[in-house]
Amino acid sequence: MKFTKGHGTGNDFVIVPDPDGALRLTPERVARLCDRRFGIGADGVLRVVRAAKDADGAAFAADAEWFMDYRNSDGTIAEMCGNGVRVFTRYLVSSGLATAGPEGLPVATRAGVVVAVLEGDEIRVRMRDPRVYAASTATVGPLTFPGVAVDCGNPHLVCGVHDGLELPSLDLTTAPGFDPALFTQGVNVEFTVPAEPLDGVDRHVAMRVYERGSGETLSCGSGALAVGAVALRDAGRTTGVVAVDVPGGRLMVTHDEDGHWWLGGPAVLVANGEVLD
Ligand SMILES: N[C@@H](CCC[C@H](N)C(=O)O)C(=O)O
Repeated sequence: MKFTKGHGTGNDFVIVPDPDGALRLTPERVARLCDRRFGIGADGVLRVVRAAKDADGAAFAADAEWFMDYRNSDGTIAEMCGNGVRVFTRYLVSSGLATAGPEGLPVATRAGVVVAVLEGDEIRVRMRDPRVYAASTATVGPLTFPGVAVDCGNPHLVCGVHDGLELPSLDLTTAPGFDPALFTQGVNVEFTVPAEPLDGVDRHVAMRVYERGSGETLSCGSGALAVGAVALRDAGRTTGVVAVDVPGGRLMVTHDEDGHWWLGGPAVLVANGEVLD
């Protein structure tokens, strides 16, 4: 099995081309590929398959040729991966499987079709609109953090870190506690603090994330989108740009005048290889 390794702000993926949907990708196989000691190592797997050739992708085949079949490193399936879409697009274009014109390249995901636009080293994706919908809390050890639930196609809980606590001081080696009645399918939990004002953006925040199915990662695109949506809401703004600093770099979230939500940042391919088992 051929693979490519890539990342978006340190959120890393094993990319597996399977254009005609011939591959049997079991949860065990995904977990083995993502194992950083016994496999290649990654936060998740991106299976590159024609939408028409995949059971979940087929519904979108009229609008997008390619379907991003995303799996978390524990083998579970997720509806959306914002960094994944950006790296997936980089792979499609670099490998010659697709071209992206100025109007962008549609990519099908389990959360619907998104549109990716190439801008040099960066890829911007017009994402599904985030929906901020409920108050909740997360716990980290003895600490409780008030937060806001955000649906980005996949579930997020955005928590502000207050009371003089520093973001790096949080122990995210184990999963934060959350309300299972609200998040029946689990949740990705983002912790945020305001960052220094930055030229050219309306809000600047820093975030760490504990991802459902993958643990703490260096970045989460859909998480940054959720954080950006909450930051603009809290600022009383209907449009604007939010810079979201993650441990692996910086993502930009924009809500534009046309009502579209964009996620931008670098998307990098680092290696090609072949899996031997
Ligand atoms: N890292 C991703 C999100 C991947 C899916 C997530 N762990 C989930 O289970 O919902 C991103 O960049 O959005």
